[in-house]
Amino acid sequence: MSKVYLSLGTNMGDRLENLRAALELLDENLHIGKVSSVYETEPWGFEDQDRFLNIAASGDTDLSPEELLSFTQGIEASMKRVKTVRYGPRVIDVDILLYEGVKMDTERLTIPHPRIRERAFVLVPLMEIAEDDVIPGESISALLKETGSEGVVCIGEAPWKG
Ligand SMILES: Nc1ncnc2c1ncn2[C@@H]1O[C@H](COP(=O)(O)OP(=O)(O)OP(=O)(O)O)[C@@H](O)[C@H]1O
Ligand SMILES: Nc1nc2c(c(=O)[nH]1)N=C(CO)CN2
Repeated sequence: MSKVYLSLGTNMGDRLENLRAALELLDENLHIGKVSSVYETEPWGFEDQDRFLNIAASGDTDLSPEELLSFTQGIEASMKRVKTVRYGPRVIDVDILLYEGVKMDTERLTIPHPRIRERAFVLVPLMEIAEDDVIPGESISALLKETGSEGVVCIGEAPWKG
């Protein structure tokens, strides 16, 4: 089993339900461990869209990195994610942030996620469930000093964790 960290985001429809449903589907192949609080976040990369809800989650998996990507993309497809403009609105987005012991950069898959260092909407939830040095060669708190964390607001514990 390998430890992985994911970022989930949604800004269309019933956002909380989208996150809950995605986690339930992920649990089939990823033994979900920790799940962060839910954060309401200003859109990054394409500003003319609704605010997102974001969480980070950890899990253990026997899937290879490529199998895990196919699995997460299958979940996005099953939740009727429709591609719009880059960084645009979506029902659900599941990004693979980290995969234990893996550093790779292929056409399909880059791990650690290539934009993990510049996204407070990823770093703030991740910091809640992981060690500060979880990103190889980086400190989450130091990265957040660069990105700032304005526009990332905790709205509470995931309601389904009750
Ligand atoms: N670590 C990763 N996690 C998820 N997808 C990845 C990763 N590395 C590369 N990709 C590739 O990124 C492609 C685009 O993914 P997607 O359409 O979700 O981009 P996006 O979410 O809009 O932007 P971003 O990747 O910056 O979050 C996917 O088809 C996938 O092959
Ligand atoms: N706040 C926020 N902004 C985004 C998000 C996201 O999950 N949250 N996902 C994106 C797709 O890469 C682009 N922009």
